[in-house]
Amino acid sequence: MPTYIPVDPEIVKAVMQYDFNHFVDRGVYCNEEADPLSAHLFSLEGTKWRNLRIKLTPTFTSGKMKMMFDTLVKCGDQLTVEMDKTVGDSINIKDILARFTTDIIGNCAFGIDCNSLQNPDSEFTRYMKLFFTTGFWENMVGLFTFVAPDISKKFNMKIVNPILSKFFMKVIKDTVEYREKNNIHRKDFMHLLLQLKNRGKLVDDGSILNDKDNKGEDTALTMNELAAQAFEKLRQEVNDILDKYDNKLTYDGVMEMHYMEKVINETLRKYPPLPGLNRVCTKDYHVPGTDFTIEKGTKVMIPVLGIQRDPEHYPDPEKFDPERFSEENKKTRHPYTFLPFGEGPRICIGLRFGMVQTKVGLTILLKNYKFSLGSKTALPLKFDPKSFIMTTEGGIWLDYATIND
Ligand code: HEM
Repeated sequence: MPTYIPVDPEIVKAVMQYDFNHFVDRGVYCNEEADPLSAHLFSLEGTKWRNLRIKLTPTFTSGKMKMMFDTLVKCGDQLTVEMDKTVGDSINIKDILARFTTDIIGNCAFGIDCNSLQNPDSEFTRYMKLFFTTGFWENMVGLFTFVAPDISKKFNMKIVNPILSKFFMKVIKDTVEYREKNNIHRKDFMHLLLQLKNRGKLVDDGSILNDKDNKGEDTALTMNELAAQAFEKLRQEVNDILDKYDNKLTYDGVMEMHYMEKVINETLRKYPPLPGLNRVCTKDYHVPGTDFTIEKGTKVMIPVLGIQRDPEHYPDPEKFDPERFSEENKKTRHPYTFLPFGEGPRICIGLRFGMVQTKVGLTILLKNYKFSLGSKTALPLKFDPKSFIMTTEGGIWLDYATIND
């Protein structure tokens, strides 16, 4: 299968931004009739994608993030309750942060207080786990639908496990019915989507979202890098800003955590959850400055991990150095050498939400605990070669104690 892999950031920019109308689609399988949950913003194509993107964009503004902030903090409080139970011991930070993320998805997307932190076996948590687990069969189906989307569509192949499909469709149907019948207003995405459904727009009282986001993996990887390095500087920033806001975790305070932003960006540089980004050429495209034409139907893969670890853009690329993201240093690089959220009109719609969620998680951990790398963590970290998301094999274990011990 011929695939075009641009490595020059200027050509990457042309594909993702300037000449986006030649590369609108991702070429990810989607079948609205036979497999309704496969038809989400990430996989939709052409006009259907554009119309949904326009509708959903207003649900992700900073105002809407502010509205949901208290819910994130509430999930954070549960995180400390759970962490306190095993304090003094070693913890698989990847596992507990995945549960923290599940609670956030449950609360903010579905309005369900699933409390997977305290109850890892709740029904919602079990289905979420299943959603994020890909075995041999899922990988084979995924590969087949990627290589041959047209044949897959003809045979009405399903990439979403029918049990999962049934569960989530029922959760959504029941939630919608309950809220409409009882006139319930909650500060979550479900409420915003209901407004869109019933009024066609958002009202200032302040789905199909589907991203196998990385379940707190970025926060876990940050914790792993930090265990060896920039911990104290970051903790100082967290404490200073909490002091400024009367020891309260606020949206405005989180927005002022600039060193934390550098730390998260450096983590996303070394470990972009999507190490490659797909596009399909939808109209013949002449690559600027060359005599090469990409033909319609050709797959394009933007090698994010390769670009972000290229010593030409990031000298000594294995070194974890948050200062690479100082305003001064950022100016020395081409902007398309940093693509953890993608770029152009198909950039991650949840970028703001993902950053705020990661910042809330890190703030709570740094405010309350001190960490060191646990002996059970297998180094160097190994990544699962079968997963299209960059995810570690095995846990990330940290030893921890409360800050006052
Ligand atoms: C740190 C967390 C996250 C990272 C690193 C991330 C990364 C990405 C990347 C790389 C893409 C593809 C962009 C492209 O092809 O140019 C993407 C798309 C997307 N993300 Fe995220 N994401 C994160 C969190 C979230 C969250 C929290 C949500 C939802 C609340 C979300 C929803 C989506 C959707 C719907 C798309 C498809 C957008 C479209 O095609 O129009 N993401 N994300």
